[in-house]
Parts: sequence; structure tokens; C-alpha cells
Amino acid sequence: MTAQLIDGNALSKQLRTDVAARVTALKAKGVTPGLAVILVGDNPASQVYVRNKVKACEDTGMHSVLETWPTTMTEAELLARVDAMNNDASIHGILVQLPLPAHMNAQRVIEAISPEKDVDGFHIASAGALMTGLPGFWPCTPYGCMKMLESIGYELKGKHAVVIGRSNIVGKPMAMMLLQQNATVTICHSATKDLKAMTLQADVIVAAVGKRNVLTADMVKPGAVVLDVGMNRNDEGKLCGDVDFAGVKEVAGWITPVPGGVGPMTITMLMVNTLESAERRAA
Ligand SMILES: NC(=O)C1=CN([C@@H]2O[C@H](COP(=O)(O)OP(=O)(O)OC[C@H]3O[C@@H](n4cnc5c(N)ncnc54)[C@H](OP(=O)(O)O)[C@@H]3O)[C@@H](O)[C@H]2O)C=CC1
Ligand SMILES: Nc1nc(=O)c2c([nH]1)NC[C@@H]1CN(c3ccc(C(=O)N[C@@H](CCC(=O)O)C(=O)O)cc3)C=[N+]21
Ligand SMILES: [Mg+2]
Repeated sequence: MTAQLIDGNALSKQLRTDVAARVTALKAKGVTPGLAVILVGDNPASQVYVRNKVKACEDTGMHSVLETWPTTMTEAELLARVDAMNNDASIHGILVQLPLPAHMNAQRVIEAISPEKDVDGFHIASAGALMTGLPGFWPCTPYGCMKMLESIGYELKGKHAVVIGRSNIVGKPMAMMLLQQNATVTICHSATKDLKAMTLQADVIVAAVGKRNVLTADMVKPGAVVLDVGMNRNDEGKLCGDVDFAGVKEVAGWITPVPGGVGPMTITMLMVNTLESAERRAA
């Protein structure tokens, strides 16, 4: 293996120590940061994720509330819960777990969250702030990727970054953050004609597709930094990313594993966003 590992668990542990200290300081001022997580439906994977989020928050001394609702919940009922959380002074961050059941309009639900409590960074006000360089919440997954690059002291200025995937929650905000750090950014997607021709030029590759082996060793320039956002299952049912880790680690300079890479960093940045929301309220 030539690549060095960027360990999302280890970096999360470091960052969460700082979060815990700031939570303690805020509590001394009489404010306990609070996160509300709303899950609709009984997707077992989602249930595990939201429980992990709530537990991670509690580990740092934050207050957190988990609401689970049946799939039969109406959109109007969900909007009423979001509104209640918007008006609850003990709550500084609201996360509605995606995907929502098909009978709901997810965008409408997201826009109902007060931008001051949009710790996921999915609201159009948050997206607009990121796009224009104004203060606002950054989506946790690409934000976590930026922290991983920062942790290895990586200078993005003038580098070519290739982002594979253009979703509103990962690919697009990832591209904006890299651009803000003066990288030259290419965004690839399902209609990209020659993905390999793009990735071979990249100093940094972020894979955020949701398909195994989207990125293989022959597609990577030696020494490149490879960040793997994907969350998939392999034939043995084990968690794996979008990157052929075994192959790519022989070519890349740096690589993130799955599990233990971007995933834990997503949760860490959710905590950071919630903490900062509470700090803003306390100021
Ligand atoms: N680690 C973490 O914390 C998180 C992980 N994830 C995981 O990251 C992955 C991506 O999530 P998300 O962005 O929500 O997914 P989406 O399904 O919303 O987006 C996937 C993107 O990949 C593109 N794509 C699909 N096939 C190809 C291909 N063959 N070549 C190039 N691009 C392709 C799609 O293109 P098009 O737009 O043209 O359809 C789309 O832009 C998933 O595995 C998800 O589970 C997501 C969030 C957090
Ligand atoms: N409103 C909303 N916000 C989200 O941030 C959001 C969402 N909806 N819907 C689903 C996706 C996915 N996502 C993950 C977060 C952490 C891990 C994570 O911690 N993964 C661990 C492994 C977990 C396991 O073992 O299953 C790891 O990679 O090491 C994974 C996926 C957040 N999402
Ligand atoms: Mg998606």
C-alpha cells in the first residue's frame, strides 16, 4: 500500500473532544446545545443512523431528541412537528432524515425548517449562502471531506478536483467548497462521457455516487487524494464505498476507508453545526 489512510474515526475523535469542551463552556453560560432528529418510516438502516447521531450528540453533553413516526404520517403532520421544533428554544438544530416516504415532498419539508436551525445545510437559504460565500450551515458530508483535507495539510489552491456525483446534499456543495478554496473543479455525473479521462487529471477525487467500484486503480493519477463518500454493500453484505479500495490504495497518495472514513465525519460536522447554532444563540 502506497497511500496513507485518512482515518475518519481518529479525526472525529479529535474534533469531538473540542466540541465537548465548547458544549461544557456553553452550558456554563446556561445554554445546552440541542439537536432534534425526525425519522419517518421504519427503514432499519435509517434507524441505526439516527440512533448513532443522537448517541454521538449525547456523548458530547448535548441535548438530543429523536422522534420516530410511522410511514402513514401525513406531510401536514410532519410540517407541524418541524414547526414545533422551529419554535422550541431548547432545539438549535433540526434534522429530518432522508429519504422521506414517497407521499411527501422532501423539498417542501426541508424548506419548512428554520434556516437558523438547518444544521444539515439542505435549505435553499443554506445552499445560497454556500454558493455566494455568505455565512450559513454547510452540508455535513462535504464539510467533513474538507476537514479531512485540512487534517493532512492539503493545499487546494490551483489543484484539480474532480467530484463524481452532483446531488444537492453531497456532490454540488462539495464542488462549491473546493472552488472556494481555489481548486479548479470538475463535476462528473451519469451523463459524463469519459469519466476515466476526467479522474486521471485529478489531484483530488471525491466519489459520491452510491455504486461500488465507480473508481478503480486505472482511473487514478499516482499520488492523488481519494475521498470515498459512497455507502454500499458488497456481495458478502459488508459496507463498502464507491472506490475499489484494494486497488486504488496502491496508486493514491491518500485515501479514506469505508467504514471509518467520511461517514463518522458527517456525524461530527452535524455536531459542530448544532454547537455553532447554539453558540450563535448564546452570543
Ligand atoms: N458517508 C456519508 O456520510 C454519506 C454517504 N452518502 C452516500 O453517498 C452516495 C451518494 O449519495 P447522494 O449524493 O445522496 O446520491 P444520489 O443518488 O442523490 O446522487 C448520485 C450521483 O451520482 C451520479 N452517478 C450515478 N451513476 C454514475 C456513474 N456511473 N458515473 C458517474 N456518476 C454517476 C448521479 O448522476 P445524475 O445526477 O446524472 O443522476 C448523481 O449525481 C450514496 O452511496 C450515499 O449512500 C450520502 C450521504 C452521506
Ligand atoms: N437529513 C439527512 N442528513 C444526513 O446527513 C443523511 C440523511 N438525511 N440520510 C442518509 C444519509 C447517509 N448518512 C450517513 C451518515 C453517517 C454514516 C456513518 O457513520 N457510516 C459509518 C458506518 C455505519 C455503519 O456501520 O452502518 C462509517 O462509514 O464508518 C453513514 C451515512 C447521512 N445521511
Ligand atoms: Mg440521495
